[in-house]
Amino acid sequence: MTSRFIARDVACGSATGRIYDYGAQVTAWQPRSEAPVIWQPASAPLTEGKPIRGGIPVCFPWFGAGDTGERQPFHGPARRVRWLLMDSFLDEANQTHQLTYRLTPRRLEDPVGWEFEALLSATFGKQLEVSLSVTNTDTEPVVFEEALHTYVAVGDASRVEVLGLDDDDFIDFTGEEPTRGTQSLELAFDGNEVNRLFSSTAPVTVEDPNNARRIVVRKSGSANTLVWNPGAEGSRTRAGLADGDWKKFLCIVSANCKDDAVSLEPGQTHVLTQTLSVEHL
Ligand SMILES: O=P(O)(O)OC[C@H]1O[C@H](O)[C@H](O)[C@@H](O)[C@@H]1O
Repeated sequence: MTSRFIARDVACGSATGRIYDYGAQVTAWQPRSEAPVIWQPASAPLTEGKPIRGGIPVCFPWFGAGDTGERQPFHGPARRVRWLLMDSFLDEANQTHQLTYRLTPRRLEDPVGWEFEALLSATFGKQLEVSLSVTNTDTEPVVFEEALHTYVAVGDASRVEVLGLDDDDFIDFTGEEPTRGTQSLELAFDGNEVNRLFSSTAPVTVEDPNNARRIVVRKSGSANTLVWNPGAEGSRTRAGLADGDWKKFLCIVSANCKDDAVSLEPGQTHVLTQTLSVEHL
């Protein structure tokens, strides 16, 4: 049987990559002469109705369990349905390949209560730029959450440093109740879960000595950065992860959620853009 999980493979001179119609989810990006920058499990089962593990899941129109704390499915339905491929453009002069997807509520199984048009465009090249543009096509104002939940591949998470979040306010979700604080120490990836939502619009740098490189995540239209690593226990118990996987990635998530959810009047559009680049140490 032909798989209904259609993967679009990209090769544009400066990089290779892959994006699935399902979730409009980037699962690979590898600039020429670089090790993969986006992490995906070695064997990633693709299951109808379930999110794809790894890559860049698109969380929309809510993040986690949303504003009520009870919304299902977790991180919203957008990562569990096929988006419509609108355009695929190979720019040979600039060695980039851009794919654009569209999602409207009629592709969702359950109504979300408002009308929207979401466009996800991924431009593969020396950099990877992913942009989520949401227009309120409803007649009423709306408030929604969104995130590009990027799995950054690293040589050994316990040795990486995440820079750019010092002095930022955060909400930490690793305890039974969320706790608030201000970042003063370095984040440690020591096998315990890291799950911290920062108020930040700044770039984040992941210094990865094992791969002798730093990965820089820049963004616009995003008020929050969440850093997530499942830790040893989470690696063993979570769908799509295997024992020890926690050392191979950490998620740098460009988001607008909680107090920073997006409000749009009818006809208004909001754009969240995340750009990844690689520098050598
Ligand atoms: O396993 P998933 O549904 O993809 O969620 C993975 C993680 O996403 C975010 O980072 C949340 O803050 C975490 O609480 C959650 O565990």
